[in-house]
Order: sequence, then C-alpha cells, then structure tokens
Amino acid sequence: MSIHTDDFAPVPPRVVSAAPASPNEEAIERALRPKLLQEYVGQAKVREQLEIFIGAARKRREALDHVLLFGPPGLGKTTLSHIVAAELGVNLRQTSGPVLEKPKDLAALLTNLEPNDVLFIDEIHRLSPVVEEILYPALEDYQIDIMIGEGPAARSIKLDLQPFTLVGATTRAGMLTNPLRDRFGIVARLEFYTAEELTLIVTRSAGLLNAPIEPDGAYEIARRSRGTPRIANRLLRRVRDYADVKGDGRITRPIAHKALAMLDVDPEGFDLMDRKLLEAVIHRFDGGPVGLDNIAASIGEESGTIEDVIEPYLIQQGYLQRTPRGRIATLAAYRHLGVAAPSSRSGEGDLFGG
Ligand SMILES: Nc1ncnc2c1ncn2[C@@H]1O[C@H](COP(=O)(O)OP(=O)(O)OP(=O)(O)O)[C@@H](O)[C@H]1O
Ligand SMILES: [Mg+2]
Repeated sequence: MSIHTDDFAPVPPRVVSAAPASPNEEAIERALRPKLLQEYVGQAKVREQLEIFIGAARKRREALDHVLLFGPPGLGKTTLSHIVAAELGVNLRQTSGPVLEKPKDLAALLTNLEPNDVLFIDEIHRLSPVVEEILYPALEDYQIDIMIGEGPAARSIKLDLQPFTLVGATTRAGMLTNPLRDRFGIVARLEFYTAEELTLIVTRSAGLLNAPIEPDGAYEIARRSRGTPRIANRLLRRVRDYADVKGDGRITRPIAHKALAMLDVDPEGFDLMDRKLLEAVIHRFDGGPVGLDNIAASIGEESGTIEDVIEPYLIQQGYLQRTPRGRIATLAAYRHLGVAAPSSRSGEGDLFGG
C-alpha cells in the first residue's frame, strides 16, 4: 500500500481545483450556466458544428446523432449537454457511468425516453462492460435485448426504443472502448479557454451575481483561471467577498490582484499544488523525465488526479512535457520558479519551447 501525505494532514480544498468544490457550489454553477448555444462562450469550432447538426435534426424532426464531449473538468461538458437538449427542444435525462450498475438500470432509462430525447451519461468511461453491452444495439438500432426470468427459464426479448440522442461526457477519451467510441457520430473536444473568453464569462457571471466589476478586474481574474470557466466563476466569488469586506464592493484590478495573492493563486493561475508538482520534477528528479507514479508518490497526490486535473493545463501552457519516458519540466518551468536551468539544458530552447 502506498502512503499519501493526505493520510496524515487534511488537504485544504484547492481554490483552483477544476472539480466542483461542494454541492453548494454546484447549485451556484447551475444558476450561472448558459442555457443556449448563443450564450455559450468560446469553443467556436464545437459550437459551429453543433449549430449545424442541431439545425438539421430539428428540420427533419429526427434525433441528433450521438455526441461525445471530452476534455478536462470544468470546461463546460455538462453545460453543453443541457444546451443541446434545450436547442433541440427535447427532454434531458441525466445519469453517469458509475451510477448505472446493472443493465436494468440503463434499460429503465432508455425505455422511458420520448422521441428524440437526449440521454446524458456523464463519466461515460466508467460504464461497466455489461451495461455498455446493452448500449450498443440501443445506439445503433434503437433496440435493446433484455433478459426476462432466471435460470433455465430465462429468455431474452427485444424491445424497441424511441429514437434518441446519447450525449456522453468524459475527461478521458482514451479510456473509452473502441466499439463505444465508434458509435458517436459527433465527437467534440473541448479546449482550454483564452483569457479573453474567460473575461467575457467572468463579466457575464458578475452581472448575474449583481457584482459591479471593471473590465481590468474581470481580466485579472480570467487570466488566473487556468483556462477553465468553473475556476473563473469560483475566483470571481472569492474576489467579490474580498471586495465587499476590504473595499466598496467594486471589483477593480488592484482588488482582484490582492484577493488572488491572498489565495496563493499566482499570475499564471498556478496554485501551491502546481508549484509543488513543478518543484518536485525539477528538484527531486533533475527536471525529468520522471514517471507519473513517481511524481504522485513524491507530492502525495493520486496519479489519476495529476493526469486529469493538474497536468493538462501545465502541459498546454508549455511548463511540462509528456514524453514516452516520462514528464519533463521545460525551461519555462525553471523560469517560473526562478530556478536556474542546468547548463545541459540551456541549448535546448527550441526543444523545450522556452
Ligand atoms: N462556454 C461557457 N460559457 C460560459 N460559462 C461556462 C462555459 N462553460 C462552462 N461554463 C461555466 O462553468 C461551470 C462548469 O461547467 P460544467 O459543469 O459544464 O463543466 P464540466 O465540463 O461538465 O465539468 P466536469 O468534468 O467536472 O463534469 C458551469 O457552471 C458554467 O457556469
Ligand atoms: Mg460535468
């Protein structure tokens, strides 16, 4: 058994964690969620595709092709699935991979769908194989085979379903089985948002929260949000608290800056956990390459969390590289931490994208 540092000390909730922090936060998120494609900021390519396919399905009064949404947490997969149903003008039924334990759980949902409804399965990479098995004919022919009775008297019967659209969401497209992945007609990869896009999101959310905000203040929050709307909305709420207590309630750039510094969110949006990871790679593993499991043991974090939540943004921003031999800290990481890069690396500017 491996020992994690959090066996000993409680880990404080991470303010830039991309996962929802609490049920309370989920309720606030629902209130801030855009309801229509038009209000959905960024992801231009995905939006344009969906606009066309949804328009066509509506025109023909058919079910939309099955949609797979993938990308890191907090980028708007659940939001988009609700928007797809709303734009199609149909009901959305929501469930998730781990919740569907038995084939009959899924069968119950499928047989209750109305024509062209959307079935949203979150964390679809966690479907059990037996449940996945009955999903295939449902996706392909709108039919399911279910077993009636037990023992020698058991027999399988075919049931017809209404045409429907499956929207699957996952942070790990690589963990989907090939037969499942092949059954999605529309595959959309969500990307990290630019600071400009996040500025729009922060400004819109501030409006919904009745928080007065200046454009510079919104930008300051946006650029420290790791490209992630969920984090942007959370930092906005923390900064608003700060503005209410330490200022006159107005979110200006200096107020945002002070509030975020207090929360240990640095100008790149990195928090203690990001810096801990980069420091471990640089100081304990000579900058890498180092395997994921070694990093995990060294910083006391699950390797799955590192891979899904911490690392993608560091890689996208060019601070970390994923190679077949392990993770490597780039020159940008050395620079960010104010550490001199070893001389063997100084000629590697191109290689390291520094
Ligand atoms: N494109 C967007 N425009 C405006 N707000 C957005 C957008 N995408 C996400 N948000 C906001 O970010 C919050 C988190 O989004 P959402 O719950 O859809 O993420 P997710 O990808 O489903 O995350 P997870 O992987 O944890 O399920 C939402 O409450 C919403 O307010
Ligand atoms: Mg979600």
